[in-house]
Amino acid sequence: MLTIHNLEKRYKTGDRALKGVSLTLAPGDIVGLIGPSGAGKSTLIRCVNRLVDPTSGTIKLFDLDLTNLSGGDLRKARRRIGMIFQEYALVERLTVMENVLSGRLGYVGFWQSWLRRFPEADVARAFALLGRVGLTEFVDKRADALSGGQRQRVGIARALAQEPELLLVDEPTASLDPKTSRQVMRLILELCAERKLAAIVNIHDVVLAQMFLPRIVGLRAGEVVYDGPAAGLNAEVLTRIYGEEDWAKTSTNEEANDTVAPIPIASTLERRNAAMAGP
Ligand SMILES: Nc1ncnc2c1ncn2[C@@H]1O[C@H](COP(=O)(O)OP(=O)(O)OP(=O)(O)O)[C@@H](O)[C@H]1O
Repeated sequence: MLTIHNLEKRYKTGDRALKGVSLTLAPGDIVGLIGPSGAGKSTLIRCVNRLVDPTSGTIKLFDLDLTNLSGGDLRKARRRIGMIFQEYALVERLTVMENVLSGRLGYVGFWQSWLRRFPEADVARAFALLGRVGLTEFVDKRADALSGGQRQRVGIARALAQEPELLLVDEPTASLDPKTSRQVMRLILELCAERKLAAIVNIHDVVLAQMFLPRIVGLRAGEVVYDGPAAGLNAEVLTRIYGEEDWAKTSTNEEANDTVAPIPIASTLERRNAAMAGP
């Protein structure tokens, strides 16, 4: 459903952020995008919804070539792609409900959206989504009154209000504590499975990625250096993606290393199942 072929991005500064990236997602595929800072993860995600214009290459959503769209055609195509952001990107002074309804802005006319008059069906959909993400009692609260985890749930509900075919998720847990991070990842995965949604999840936390994401794409210096199962992320592959490091160590304290367990570099189906079943 998403076919990225030979994608190049060179910024005006001369930075070559993407060097011939190719990637294919089938409906329902969920991909964890990992790689060191500056590898091009955000650039790749932003090229897909055209927040960044690629220099060359193609990005196809089913048969639609996203790379050549502009104006109204691009706006229409963007409805099909939901985005979840690290810093939530909510309108702080608006209520939770208004924020979720803003996911419908691509569907309503200018005056309707200016007057914030949304069709009943949109409001009903927003209520249902807020129920699904566990925020029913917060619908009338202002976004700035919520915790980070609750804000991210609003961000998720807003993205789904668009009824997208593809989700782009940009470091969804980077501003959250470890427990909330797991809850948010679990929620995103469950919602994707319920809707057979494909997703690309840009994520820095390799252990969290292994826990939840079945397929991992590793980017390094603008190139795909790994595309395979999370279980294949062994020390050799991690070195290919991030460079030399002792991947078995969990502490900088040499003495402590004798007693601590190695980091779980090889994910198992059991571990993912356990993560999905957790609190
Ligand atoms: N707007 C921009 N103008 C110029 N260069 C940019 C711009 N955005 C990103 N870059 C450069 O492109 C390269 C890839 O950056 P990008 O932000 O996509 O990497 P990343 O993997 O998402 O990094 P991080 O994990 O730190 O967010 C880097 O060299 C970066 O400096």
